[in-house]
Amino acid sequence: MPKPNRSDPTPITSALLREWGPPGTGNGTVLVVGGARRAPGAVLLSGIAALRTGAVTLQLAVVERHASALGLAVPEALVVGLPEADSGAVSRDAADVLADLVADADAVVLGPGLTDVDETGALLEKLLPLVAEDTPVVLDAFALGAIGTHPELAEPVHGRLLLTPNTVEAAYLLGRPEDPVEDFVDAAVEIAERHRAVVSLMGVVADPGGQVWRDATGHVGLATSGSGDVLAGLVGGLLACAVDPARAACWAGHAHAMAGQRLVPRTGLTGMLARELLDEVPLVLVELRMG
Ligand SMILES: NC(=O)C1=CN([C@@H]2O[C@H](COP(=O)(O)OP(=O)(O)OC[C@H]3O[C@@H](n4cnc5c(N)ncnc54)[C@H](O)[C@@H]3O)[C@@H](O)[C@H]2O)[C@@H](O)CC1
Ligand SMILES: Nc1ncnc2c1ncn2[C@@H]1O[C@H](COP(=O)(O)OP(=O)(O)O)[C@@H](O)[C@H]1O
Repeated sequence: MPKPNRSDPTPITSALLREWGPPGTGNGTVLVVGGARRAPGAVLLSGIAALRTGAVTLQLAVVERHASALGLAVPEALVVGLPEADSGAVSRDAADVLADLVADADAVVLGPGLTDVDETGALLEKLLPLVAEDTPVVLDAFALGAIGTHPELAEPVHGRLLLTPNTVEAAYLLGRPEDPVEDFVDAAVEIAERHRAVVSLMGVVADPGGQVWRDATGHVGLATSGSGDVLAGLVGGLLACAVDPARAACWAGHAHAMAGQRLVPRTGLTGMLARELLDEVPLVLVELRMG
């Protein structure tokens, strides 16, 4: 079979995922690091998404002031409090608290609810070298802005890196933040090459070897606040089940889009909440598994 490429992306369909076989469940632990003072809920969305796709243990790390509230909101998770910078951002000093956790996790999701590019960059510089060898890392939100500005920060996790940018973050990853991203396939391929990562951008998945897949299932209802946090968590949960990164990105994007389809009769396209996607995901996975 010819390799998918940028001029002929392979369509991501339920039939393709069934052909690949179900992602299964593992014993995986997912660590989600994010949750600055003004965005504590993003890790909740990512964390529950990771549990919904098969992670067995969930660890959430947010600024200390939000830790106990988050623990009550997500009783399934272990919660770690992080030091906070004066700006309310997660401080670079959080690396000391997270060192053992990143060494033990089966997948790490870094970014949901991070709000400051400089603190995040300094945190990545300290933390990424401590992630266990072979453990996949998903970067989202300001972690993407940080590596867009300083691509070398991600070098310790090259080859096991997965990026889930929105269009603004994609422009940073391309090193051209002032230019709007217009062609998602071209942008995803260039980002994958530049950052040696699997990229999921608006339904397009590209890997660093030049393979490209495209999902047409999504719709504008998914452009809802927190939607990207859910997507990053879905990928993290699949990676914790030892799913190959490109396949994890395809599975996650398709499950996300199908969850959105299921909501339309109840919410329409304009009334969809990111948290509502979470309850649809297991039903979508059951449908995909059962054929
Ligand atoms: N904005 C929203 O509606 C929501 C935001 N959430 C979280 O809130 C945080 C902020 O998200 P926003 O979408 O408001 O962020 P912005 O609109 O300020 O920025 C969008 C992206 O651009 C990049 N960026 C911005 N300024 C940059 C700079 N100076 N240098 C390099 N990169 C830069 C970052 O990658 C950032 O994620 C994220 O961590 C996100 O996960 C979520 O909690 C859900 C709701
Ligand atoms: N208009 C759209 N059409 C199709 N899919 C979309 C649309 N908007 C968002 N999505 C899907 O939702 C995902 C997350 O949306 P995004 O805007 O990147 O979230 P966030 O800004 O929260 O990071 C995208 O990667 C894509 O899969």
